[in-house]
Amino acid sequence: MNLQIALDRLTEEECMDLIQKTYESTDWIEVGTGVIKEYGMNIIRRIRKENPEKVIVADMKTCDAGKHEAAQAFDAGADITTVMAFAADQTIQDMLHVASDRNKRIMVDLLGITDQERLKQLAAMGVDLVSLHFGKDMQQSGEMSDDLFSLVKDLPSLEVAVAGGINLSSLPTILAHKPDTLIIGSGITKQPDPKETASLLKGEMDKYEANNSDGQ
Ligand SMILES: O=C(CO)[C@H](O)[C@H](O)COP(=O)(O)O
Repeated sequence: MNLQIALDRLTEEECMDLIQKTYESTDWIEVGTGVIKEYGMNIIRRIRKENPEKVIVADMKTCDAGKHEAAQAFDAGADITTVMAFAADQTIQDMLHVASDRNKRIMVDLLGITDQERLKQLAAMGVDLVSLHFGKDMQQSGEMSDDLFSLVKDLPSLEVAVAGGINLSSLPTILAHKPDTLIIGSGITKQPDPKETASLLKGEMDKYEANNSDGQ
């Protein structure tokens, strides 16, 4: 189970500082959408250069011009780039082609998707990585519900990430659904001690996995 730190609403130097502080506990580094809007591809290039071993997710949240935006993210050094599930099939297929040509990956962000039919269409297109997403603004008036996970039920070809206000107290509920990747932003980056918090989160994830392994 991967811990993906989401770097959102931060300056470039805060991003670099948080990456270093949480380095040992994180598996994937997400360059958040707002950070990309502020600093462009240059911040992805810098993170790649300074962290050659890490998986970098560019949260481009592409919704059109998929070929171009996927190439932008991969050329800058990202391993994975995101596209919105509501984007046209053509956009998603173009991005899958660009990714496959470079041995990279596309993560499809399910924000706003409520019908499992779209998930079946995505799987049929060859999508293999999706993120269940309870949005930042939705978090102002509620918390992620267990129902979100029903979207990916009985779709074993999909690797599942989950995002949206996850923190130490909500962690056990999320772990019970056995996602492949937990995407955590403010639950680490806005805490008084991000290093310690990331370490506690990763420790709980590892403990859960060890206690719930099927022995394979
Ligand atoms: O994609 C995002 C916002 O659109 C965030 O990266 C994601 O929601 C994780 O951040 P947080 O844990 O603070 O909700």
